[in-house]
Amino acid sequence: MKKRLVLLGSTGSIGTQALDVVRAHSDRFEVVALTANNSVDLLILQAIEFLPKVVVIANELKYQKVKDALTAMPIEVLAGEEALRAVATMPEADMVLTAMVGFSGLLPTIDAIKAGKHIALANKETLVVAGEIVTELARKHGVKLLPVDSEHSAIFQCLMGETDGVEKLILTASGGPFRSWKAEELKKVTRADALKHPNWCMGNKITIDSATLMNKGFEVIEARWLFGIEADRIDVVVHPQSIIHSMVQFVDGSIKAQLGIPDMKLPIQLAFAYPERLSLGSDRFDFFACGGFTFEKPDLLRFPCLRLAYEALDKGGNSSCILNAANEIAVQAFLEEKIHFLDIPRIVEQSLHQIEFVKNPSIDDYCLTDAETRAFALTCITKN
Ligand SMILES: NC(=O)C1=CN([C@@H]2O[C@H](COP(=O)(O)OP(=O)(O)OC[C@H]3O[C@@H](n4cnc5c(N)ncnc54)[C@H](OP(=O)(O)O)[C@@H]3O)[C@@H](O)[C@H]2O)C=CC1
Ligand SMILES: CC(=O)[C@@H](O)[C@H](O)COP(=O)(O)O
Ligand SMILES: [Mn+2]
Repeated sequence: MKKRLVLLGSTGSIGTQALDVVRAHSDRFEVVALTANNSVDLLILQAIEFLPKVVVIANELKYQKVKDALTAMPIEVLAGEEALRAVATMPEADMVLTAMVGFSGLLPTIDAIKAGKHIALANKETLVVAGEIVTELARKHGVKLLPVDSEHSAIFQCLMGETDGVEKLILTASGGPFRSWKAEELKKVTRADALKHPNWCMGNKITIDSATLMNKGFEVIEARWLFGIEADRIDVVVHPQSIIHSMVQFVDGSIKAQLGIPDMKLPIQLAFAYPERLSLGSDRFDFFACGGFTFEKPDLLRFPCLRLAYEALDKGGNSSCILNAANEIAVQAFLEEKIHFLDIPRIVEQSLHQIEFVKNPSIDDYCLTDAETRAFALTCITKN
């Protein structure tokens, strides 16, 4: 029987690559729901090709265009946030891919877990904001949280077969486009510079997060909750080639690594097919052509976002939620060229100081913290 998938965020970088995987393994997977925020034309094309039971366009203003285009098809068309949450729990689904961006992924993921759906987790912000609650919910409902993020998939693969005796996790980081830029030069970063990731082609938000190293900070938090390892046993090593996707060091000093050319289809299809491995027709890594691997320490002075993420994780409570919300607002403002690159960590740090600390937040508390932080971070932008 085919595995039935809900793809939340099917029009994005992860979503479209997930559909490549489905296309390549149509004997194994079928799509029962597709969702997008605004990308109407692509959503319609995807619906016509994959014939899901339901499509959801989150932006209700765009509903009619999708409805009109699919009127002759046996596809239900829905709109809005509630509809998006509803498809995350649909009885016809076995697994939900969370490929929406930012805080918007949190509530649908929680709904899906409560409905017993296995999760292919791309939306790392879910665990950044509420990792403790979400992983506990998954445990309680017997739901698998299968990592799609390349580093976490690498660690997951290193732990396939043995999970005991882990000394530490070693997350690799590309270092982003500004790895070798001097502090002074970072003052002159443009939007276009920051959107040029050296190794990965991804959505705009995560590409900026990679440039500030906030992405790596988020990944430390994500790893802490996914693998149940404290932050002092999660290291970050800059590896500019992005061939080693991450590593696990065991108590006898042995280090396991997962390697391969940068291609998100691998972690996506592993999450879909787990515990099986399926064929993937992309290029293979060539040891003789690669020109060598290098490693560096991350520079927390030039890239304070990584420090801020470690500090937020250490402080606990709603701190990582504040970190995420402030970052979302600051990154959006940077993309709109309203603030400078170096304003991103400044706004995040100011928000962490300003927003009230909540020691044991509920999901409702996280929603409040998210809204309060966004409002505060916006004032930091207008004052700029
Ligand atoms: N891209 C990558 O290689 C990797 C991504 N990730 C994570 O995966 C997630 C997705 O990233 P990526 O694919 O790059 O992002 P994209 O921006 O490319 O795609 C985001 C998707 O989510 C939809 N979306 C965005 N905001 C909302 C919203 N408020 N409500 C409903 N739908 C929404 C978008 O719809 P629309 O097209 O209509 O805007 C789009 O389908 C992120 O959390 C990212 O950190 C993790 C590792 C690697
Ligand atoms: C593909 C993926 O998983 C991204 O999160 C990637 O890791 C970004 O690279 P860096 O954050 O290391 O630049
Ligand atoms: Mn990653």
